[in-house]
Amino acid sequence: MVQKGPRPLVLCGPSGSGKSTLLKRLLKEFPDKFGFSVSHTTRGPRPGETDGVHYHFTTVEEMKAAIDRGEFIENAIFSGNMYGTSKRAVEDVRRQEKICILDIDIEGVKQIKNTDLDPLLVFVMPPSIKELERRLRGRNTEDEEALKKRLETAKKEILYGQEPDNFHIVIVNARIKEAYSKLRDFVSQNMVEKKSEPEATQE
Ligand SMILES: Nc1ncnc2c1ncn2[C@@H]1O[C@H](COP(=O)(O)OP(=O)(O)OP(=O)(O)O)[C@@H](O)[C@H]1O
Repeated sequence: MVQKGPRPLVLCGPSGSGKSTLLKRLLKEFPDKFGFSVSHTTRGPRPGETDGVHYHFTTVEEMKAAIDRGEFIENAIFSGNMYGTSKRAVEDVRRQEKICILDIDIEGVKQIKNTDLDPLLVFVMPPSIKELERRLRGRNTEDEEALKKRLETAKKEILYGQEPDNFHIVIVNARIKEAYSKLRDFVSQNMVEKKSEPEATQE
């Protein structure tokens, strides 16, 4: 399958690095231009999260069966829960002729690199592990054990994120305003239409 339309935008980075905050800003500023690919997860909803909007909440059995049927582009286990992007979720956004934003982890990034989606890959990282911990504690969505797990994972993710060629851009989210402005500039400079066939240019 050769994809037509704009390249999807992947936001990857440690839990608490600010991916959701950044993508919410993009969606708010350009509601007609971007659409969010709604992932599946087997974790329970956090307060304020709606099924079908923030995630498709599902069970391990259902998700495994759908993966076996080939319905997922990528999937990964994070902090003991399954997460994944279905082909349908990306298709739904493309049908609206919007740029699809995917919020996925490093395992997902590795898998998506093997598809023909040709996404723009953005790594979002915190200014320090200490600040990441402060933000995660401030968000108050994880218990102590989950928080520790996320911080340990974050250290490995940051190493991968900083390796050359793994991402097109690394954005350090120190101040949200500056991080957002970097993302916005990067997207506007790189969002070129991907055609199904190269067009012959004639002088
Ligand atoms: N630049 C910033 N300065 C201070 N706080 C921030 C900044 N960016 C995000 N935050 C806060 O840090 C917390 C984590 O951010 P957010 O939920 O966007 O992270 P995330 O990467 O989407 O995490 P997860 O992968 O767990 O969903 C939130 O409470 C958010 O308001």
